[in-house]
Amino acid sequence: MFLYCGIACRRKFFWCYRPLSTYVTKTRYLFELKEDDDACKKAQQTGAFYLFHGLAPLLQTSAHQYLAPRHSLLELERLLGKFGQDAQRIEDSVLIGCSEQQEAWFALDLGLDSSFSISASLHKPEMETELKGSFIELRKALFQLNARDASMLSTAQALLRWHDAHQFCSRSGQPTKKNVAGSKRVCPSNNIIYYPQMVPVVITLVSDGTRCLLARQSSFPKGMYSALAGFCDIGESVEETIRREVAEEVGLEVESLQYCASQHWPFPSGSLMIACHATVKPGQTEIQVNLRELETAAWFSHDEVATALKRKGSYTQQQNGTFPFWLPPKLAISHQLIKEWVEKQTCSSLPA
Ligand SMILES: NC(=O)c1ccc[n+]([C@@H]2O[C@H](COP(=O)([O-])OP(=O)(O)OC[C@H]3O[C@@H](n4cnc5c(N)ncnc54)[C@H](O)[C@@H]3O)[C@@H](O)[C@H]2O)c1
Ligand SMILES: [Mg+2]
Repeated sequence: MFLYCGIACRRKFFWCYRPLSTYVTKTRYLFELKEDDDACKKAQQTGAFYLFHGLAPLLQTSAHQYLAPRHSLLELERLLGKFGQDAQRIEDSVLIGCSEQQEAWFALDLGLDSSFSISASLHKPEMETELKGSFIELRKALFQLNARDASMLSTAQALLRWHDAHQFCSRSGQPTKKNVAGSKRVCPSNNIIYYPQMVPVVITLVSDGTRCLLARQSSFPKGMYSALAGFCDIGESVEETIRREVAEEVGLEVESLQYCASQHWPFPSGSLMIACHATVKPGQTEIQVNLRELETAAWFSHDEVATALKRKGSYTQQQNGTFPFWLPPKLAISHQLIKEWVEKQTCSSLPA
């Protein structure tokens, strides 16, 4: 598809007939599908569907990795027919992306009760046999997926969960209606529009110049430490949340901040993780752990962290009864944040 754009040059405005990049074309196509119900319905005909059951994605195993299979509309209609479900159920699906060739991708949960089927949760084992896969909790599978599938399934799960939780208007109590793409829900009685939301969360790696501060919650797997995380309170800036969370959790005052990266995180119900580095004054490093939030927190040297980054997650208890110190896996933004700190420390310690 060729689209053309107007470009302003220094002296005059003229039309420049250059084809848009694949990325821009894809983005505009997705925008159209979100805005135009008929276009989105048409895209379902040639699209592909990721399947879920009770928010657990359908996965197949291949060489110690999970793969997320996609199904065509025809395959999906056949499956629903076989299990006595109305094909109208496909109207519950949500748009989650598209390929560079503009094959639209959707996600559908076969296990959540819907207006088109109230006995949807039946037949799970039979469906798994038919689909040659298993519906596996995303929390268990996330780290054994490739980056693309992990990102698609995280988006899909967060969107499906949001729709499931926003079936009714919080003002009128009437059922809300989703658009075909699932980018919004509208209350027909008062026209209030509800848009899917993410909760902002900061994740901060505090350093005193030579060491970094890592912490554990009792719910973490044994031996795993991570950077400090916390939900933004209403009305706060990212800088204010970081300052408050570090003070609340470990009793330290942050001196400076540097943005690192961000990531959508599907837990607990769809967060935008904003990762930053922070420093404290060298003389002010005494940790006072808030035990209502954390099990423990400690300073770690560059070498300790660099060694732990190479270690794969291990729950195996050592002979002395402790668990080896390890860090979150690559896919988690905390891993990226910690890795960046290690690399920066390595560079700054190289001779000039
Ligand atoms: N992707 C990563 O690398 C990574 C690493 C660490 C933590 N995390 C995520 O960060 C999130 C926040 O970390 P935390 O648990 O330390 O937060 P936190 O320190 O703010 O403490 C959690 C508490 O905050 C309260 N809270 C306030 N607003 C909330 C909201 N919108 N939703 C839920 N609870 C809310 C609750 O009382 C909850 O028990 C976790 O859910 C975790 O999944 C992600
Ligand atoms: Mg926290």
